Amino acid sequence: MTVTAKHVSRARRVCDLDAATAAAADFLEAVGVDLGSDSLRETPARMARAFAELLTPRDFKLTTFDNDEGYDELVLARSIPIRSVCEHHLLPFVGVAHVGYLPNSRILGLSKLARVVEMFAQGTQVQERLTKQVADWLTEELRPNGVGVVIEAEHLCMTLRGVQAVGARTITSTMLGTLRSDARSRAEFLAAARVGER
Ligand SMILES: Nc1nc2c(ncn2[C@@H]2O[C@H](COP(=O)(O)OP(=O)(O)OP(=O)(O)O)[C@@H](O)[C@H]2O)c(=O)[nH]1
Ligand SMILES: [Zn+2]
Repeated sequence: MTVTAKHVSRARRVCDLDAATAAAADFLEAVGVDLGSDSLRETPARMARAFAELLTPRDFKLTTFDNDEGYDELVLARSIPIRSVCEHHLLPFVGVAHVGYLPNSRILGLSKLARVVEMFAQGTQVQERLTKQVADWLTEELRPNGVGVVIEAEHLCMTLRGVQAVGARTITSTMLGTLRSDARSRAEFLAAARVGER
């Protein structure tokens, strides 16, 4: 079995924590938060570190294997936790991703299905783009017979504030290859993903 591994990373800009801390202090003052008390004094620096953590994509090692056994049925990781930040309000959206593929000549180390979701989730995002990026990336890297990605998420910008649609969840999906063109494969994927169930 041939194993290949390579380092995968997304482009990013340099994060200046000192500048972010000063800006966070200005921002909090401007929205009326009094930073004078002991418990709030460090808040701008914490806020800067927290956003740096949420917005910086994490690299990972992509490991793939030869599909020696010729396994050609669905491989699906369901309920992969996701957390991301909506690019309109900078508020989190959280939920789960169900990611599957129909192997061709290469199979993916299983944990990498969760790693790729995490890599694209980290940063500012919209759910539709995140869904498609994961599917396109798997297609590019594995040349599989099909890829399916479903994301179910709660956007705090629409549940905590604004319209306050408490409990609303948004479902997005991208199906490619056989999972898009063949109704039976697609139905099998959706049945295994059990969208809406925990
Ligand atoms: N399509 C899409 N929209 C998103 C996502 N995350 C947040 N949004 C939406 O982005 C939109 C931004 O719209 P605006 O009208 O400019 O923002 P707003 O005035 O704060 O809107 P309200 O949330 O309705 O108060 C809102 O409708 C959000 O619900 C996402 O992942 N995908
Ligand atoms: Zn938002």
